[in-house]
Amino acid sequence: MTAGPLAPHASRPSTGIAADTTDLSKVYGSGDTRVVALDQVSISFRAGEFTAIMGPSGSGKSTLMHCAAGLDSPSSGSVRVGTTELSRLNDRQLTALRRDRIGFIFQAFNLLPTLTALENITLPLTIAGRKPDQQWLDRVVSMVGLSGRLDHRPAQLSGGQQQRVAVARALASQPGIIFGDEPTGNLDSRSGAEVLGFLRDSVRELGQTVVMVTHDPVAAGYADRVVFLADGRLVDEMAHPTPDRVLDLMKAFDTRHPRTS
Ligand SMILES: Nc1ncnc2c1ncn2[C@@H]1O[C@H](COP(=O)(O)OP(=O)(O)OP(=O)(O)O)[C@@H](O)[C@H]1O
Repeated sequence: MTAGPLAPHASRPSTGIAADTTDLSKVYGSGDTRVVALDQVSISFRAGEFTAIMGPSGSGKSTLMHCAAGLDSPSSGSVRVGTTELSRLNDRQLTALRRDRIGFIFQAFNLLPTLTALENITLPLTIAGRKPDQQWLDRVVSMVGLSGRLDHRPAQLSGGQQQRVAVARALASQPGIIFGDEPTGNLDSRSGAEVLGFLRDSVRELGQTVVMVTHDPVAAGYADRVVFLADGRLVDEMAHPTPDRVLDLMKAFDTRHPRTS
């Protein structure tokens, strides 16, 4: 039913690009309330790379992530996940693509309280009617250090452990790309560092592609690349970031683009 371009393992395209946008614009509202959230953004997320998206509040980070993940539709321009052009998909195909080829990690862990950790991790596969690849699952569960906690329900886990369940859930289906929206925003710095370490390990050791929106220079320091948005445009990018270099660049932006509100 979801054969062809939506088959799960079509998610490792030969182009080496896990997702990209071309001249992506997003306009909300009209007249006095018109807001250009994204202004002709063209960006590629390379397979096997960890990218952080940074920028001031309102610069368009979440909008870019939502459009790239097929959660929101562009006003103009195009978005591809692997080699699939999202505008060509109907709603049912888009839902299948999000389920089969994209992993999500949000600030709120979004776990189902009545399910165990293991059931939460395998839920997207269960919904898709797919059998987990047991070897992969074992690897993911041991990487995030949850082996002894699989029978626990979310309420019996710490915040950091719950987010580790969410990381394992995102990895379980071997998606072509994982999007994280402030994935450590609700965690203390130690748990946050652990979760970021797992995300980085998933890229280094498992070849996963991760794109993460963050305000935190320390979190961005775990990425291979940081891209900076201001006023809906891509304004800079840094390879091999360190927290100090990211902080310096953010300070320079504040001088160049003083906030009016
Ligand atoms: N559903 C919407 N309707 C109207 N305007 C919106 C909507 N979503 C976002 N915007 C506007 O688009 C712009 C970009 O918002 P977006 O949430 O992408 O920014 P952000 O960089 O993620 O901000 P933050 O860091 O505060 O989360 C903002 O001016 C915002 O007010």
